[in-house]
Amino acid sequence: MTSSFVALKGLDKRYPGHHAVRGIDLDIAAGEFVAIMGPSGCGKSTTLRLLAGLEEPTGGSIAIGGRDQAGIPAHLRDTPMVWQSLALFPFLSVADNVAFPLRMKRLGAKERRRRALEWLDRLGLAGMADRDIAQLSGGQRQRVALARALITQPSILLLDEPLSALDAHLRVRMQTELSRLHRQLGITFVYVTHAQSEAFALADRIVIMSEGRIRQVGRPQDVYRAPANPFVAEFMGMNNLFRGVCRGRADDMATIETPAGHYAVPARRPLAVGEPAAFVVAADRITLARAEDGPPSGPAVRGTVLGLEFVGSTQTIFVETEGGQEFRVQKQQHEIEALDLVPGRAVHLAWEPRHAWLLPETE
Ligand SMILES: Nc1ncnc2c1ncn2[C@@H]1O[C@H](COP(=O)(O)OP(=O)(O)OP(=O)(O)O)[C@@H](O)[C@H]1O
Repeated sequence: MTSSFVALKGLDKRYPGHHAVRGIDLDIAAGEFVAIMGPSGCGKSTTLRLLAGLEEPTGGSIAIGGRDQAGIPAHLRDTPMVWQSLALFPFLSVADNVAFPLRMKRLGAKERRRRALEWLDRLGLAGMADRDIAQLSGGQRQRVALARALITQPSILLLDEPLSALDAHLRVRMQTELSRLHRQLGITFVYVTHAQSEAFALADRIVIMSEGRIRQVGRPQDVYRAPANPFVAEFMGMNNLFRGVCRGRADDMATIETPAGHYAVPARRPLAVGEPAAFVVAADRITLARAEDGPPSGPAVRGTVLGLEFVGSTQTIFVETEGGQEFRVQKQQHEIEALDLVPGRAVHLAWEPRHAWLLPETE
């Protein structure tokens, strides 16, 4: 069991007319990098704002380092936050922006300046101390915001979509920077993001929220390969979801009847005949063959290519089955070259039964 540095217990937030966070429990270890993801409006930012003390919970508790945070105002917490709009002061120099939190702590001007220069240096902004904020690029401003958040040497840093205003190239560079900072400082990062790629690149664990609730917490690869429920499976994308009813059990396999056919699925949890069941097959686990070459061995579905989407060297192929279900298949360009896939072509989709993942929850 990980010892928890941040402990949310039954944390709840109701706004007039909206229940934004619905009794969530979450433990975060010291030094962990946790990313919170979920669709727009699911309560990610509210959770972060509750941690920062910018919102009061309407129920439950937050403890950080064993200390209950109830009643501690934001400026007295050890929880600085960096967000997309940065909230830098345009009328202060770069160094004064960075040193601002120390002024709040009543440190002398000399010491404030010394520490601000040190942090600017650490973040690759040496020599920019006396510039105006307006003279900086987006990436440089982001570093100023990080330096300002870190200058008080907090034990936790909260980040709300910090990179979403940056262009793609800069975003990747700042990701590397954040990862390096996290390693060097050894402090806890809680990071809210829409971008799966950021969460996967950075986080030790991912928290997936929907409608104010946590739907799954796990390492990125586990959430990706072993989603807990249909919501997470679809949110992660690139999963083909089947819903049906268990019609048979033998050894460690279950037979699931779905609108697309009957399929054998490893029964990784107790599942009785007649019980509803859902499983996924990841898009990159499916093989494709031309229909004229005959059905492959193992579970297979016949369908028609609807379209193709290129992402670098990877292609996503959309296939509609005769039963009207849409499949996604993900392949490397070189794997499918010989198939000459064009919209309208009849294909067989197949997968190994062991790659079907029975979802622990059906809703
Ligand atoms: N001050 C408020 N008063 C009323 N409702 C609010 C308030 N702040 C947030 N909400 C609502 O609470 C819900 C959760 O908001 P939150 O900002 O936490 O979502 P989010 O998951 O961060 O979304 P996004 O990804 O769009 O930023 C939303 O439906 C939002 O409209």
